[in-house]
Amino acid sequence: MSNDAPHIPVLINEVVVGLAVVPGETLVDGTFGAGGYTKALLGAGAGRVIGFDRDPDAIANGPSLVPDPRLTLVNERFSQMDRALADRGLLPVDGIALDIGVSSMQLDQADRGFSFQKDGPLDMRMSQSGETAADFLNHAEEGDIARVLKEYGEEPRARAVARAIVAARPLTRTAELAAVVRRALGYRQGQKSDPATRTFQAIRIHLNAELEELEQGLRAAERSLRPGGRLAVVTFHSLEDRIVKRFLKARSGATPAGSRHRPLAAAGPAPSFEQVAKPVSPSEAELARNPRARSARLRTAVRTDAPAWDQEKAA
Ligand SMILES: C[S@@+](CC[C@H](N)C(=O)[O-])C[C@H]1O[C@@H](n2cnc3c(N)ncnc32)[C@H](O)[C@@H]1O
Repeated sequence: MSNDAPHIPVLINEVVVGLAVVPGETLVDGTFGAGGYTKALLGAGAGRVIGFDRDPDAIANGPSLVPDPRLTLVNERFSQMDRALADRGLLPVDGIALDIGVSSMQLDQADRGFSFQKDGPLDMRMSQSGETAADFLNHAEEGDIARVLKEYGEEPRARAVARAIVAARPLTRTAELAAVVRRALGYRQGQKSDPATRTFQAIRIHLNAELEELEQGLRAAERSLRPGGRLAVVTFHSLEDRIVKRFLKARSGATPAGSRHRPLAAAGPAPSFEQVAKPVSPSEAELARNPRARSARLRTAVRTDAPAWDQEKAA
């Protein structure tokens, strides 16, 4: 582990309130990270917490971060949670928390290659397996790199950055990539936000298929919760929040199944979730303590007794 400040859990009190923990319940922390949410859920009286993380380091550090016999750690993607829980005879569960994105532990460890502020190998793989950022950047077509930067980083000059990346190949270090992006976009020292932020975010989201994981994770949560079970999802940017918002809107019958313009027979499956609260953003006090929480947003919902819309197991 690094010597930097540990991960500060975001919207933690709001998540505990949103999950309305009843003592003795079985809860899933789908993104264990540094165990911040798990600790809070156990502190609120959970009888058992199943902590998932796709990062083997997070799972390996887990027992020392949260030494508690009520915790079970699983090195698996949350999109596979229903299968993993079924294998352990733990379905259905009473509540699920997802805290989307990277942890400070991952960002702060230079050798994981997530940060443009620390020089390290161009890696960026949460699961520590599969294609690295260097593999992608050194072999992909310029057009594919540009598409990733535009779609996942909302980089307005994606073409120019992709061209500069291709011209600078082979790239092996995060510092090299950051320098290439800054040069392509005319970055000046002291400029408010570093343009490399968008490129790093985009490559990370692409490599880890983060948006697909979120889509599949929400479906897996729908299949895993008991009627009355609660879901709490914290996202960090609009691309992620949009996915959660649309999913819960559709599943709670707001669109298009509940549309008053549609005949009842065409209304689609019964709502599988009920949205009980408005989305929550961090308080001023939290932002003062933890500026990284700036763009965080929490959405919560309660599972109804209707069948899951998508019964299929995630691939
Ligand atoms: C923002 S951190 C969670 C921090 C945690 N809530 C805490 O308080 O310490 C996100 C964590 O989720 C993990 N993660 C991201 N996507 C995942 C996925 N699809 N399945 C499982 N774990 C995932 C990352 O490896 C990272 O450790």
